[in-house]
Amino acid sequence: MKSPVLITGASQRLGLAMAQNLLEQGHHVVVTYRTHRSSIALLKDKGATVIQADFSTEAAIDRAIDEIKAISKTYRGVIHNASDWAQEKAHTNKQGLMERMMIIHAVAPYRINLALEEALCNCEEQADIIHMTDYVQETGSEKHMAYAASKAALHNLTLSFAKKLSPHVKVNSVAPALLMFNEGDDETYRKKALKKSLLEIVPGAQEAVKAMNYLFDSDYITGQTLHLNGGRHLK
Ligand SMILES: NC(=O)C1=CN([C@@H]2O[C@H](COP(=O)(O)OP(=O)(O)OC[C@H]3O[C@@H](n4cnc5c(N)ncnc54)[C@H](OP(=O)(O)O)[C@@H]3O)[C@@H](O)[C@H]2O)C=CC1
Ligand SMILES: Nc1nc2c(c(=O)[nH]1)N=C([C@H](O)[C@@H](O)CO)CN2
Repeated sequence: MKSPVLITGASQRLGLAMAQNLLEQGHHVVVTYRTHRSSIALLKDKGATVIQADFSTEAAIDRAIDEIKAISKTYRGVIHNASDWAQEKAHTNKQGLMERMMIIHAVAPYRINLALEEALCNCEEQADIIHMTDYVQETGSEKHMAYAASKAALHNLTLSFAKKLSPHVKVNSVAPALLMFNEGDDETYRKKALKKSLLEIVPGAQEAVKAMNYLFDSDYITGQTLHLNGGRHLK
């Protein structure tokens, strides 16, 4: 069996779309999910290996690493997609908020990458790590400060792991801006959000799928950021 690709937080939206696409290409896919949804059963029916994992505690990350390592001695790729887009105004405990953002977006990817270093370097072909960061990794965010800081930390890990795991493993960030709305986004929010980019569209999950495949197919991109932001940085 081919070395698997691990995608974290793949029960919905971008992670689910990337997992489905890799399965359609014939990859062996390992996904983690926190909340069980019908999508997980669908992925399992298509041949994915599924792991329940909440990355908010050290013990849970330990358990997830043990399960991930037990599945295969080699890995073709790891996509750190799991994420909690938390706002400061929704959390009175700011210490807890920063700690939670950092453990999900930085500690878990850091520990999983270190645990899979040998598995990635021993893959029969060049391997990839993709960190799903965010446009705000470079700009910050007034409303999502701890979230933005943790995504900046994740991007910095891209640079460190690109150096540490070369030449056998390529490591890159994918930094989206608005790719998909959330169910609760009202018409006013949607109209305002569309105007934030030059292209004024919300492309959907397939934009992340295209970025993933571009990086997987590349021979010469590492330590980089693929910005998927519709020209927002020029507005
Ligand atoms: N969608 C967009 O427009 C943008 C996305 N991004 C980034 O792209 C990635 C994918 O985005 P999107 O699909 O919208 O992400 P989601 O908001 O749908 O989150 C992805 C998954 O992360 C999981 N998750 C949340 N908290 C935890 C936790 N403590 N432990 C384990 N899993 C957890 C959730 O699992 P469950 O549902 O099973 O509980 C969820 O399904 C994310 O990293 C995001 O930050 C960046 C900018 C824009
Ligand atoms: N985990 C998530 N992170 C982010 C999401 C999301 O839905 N889940 N959404 C965004 C927004 O689209 C933002 O980019 C709009 O400016 C950011 N991060």
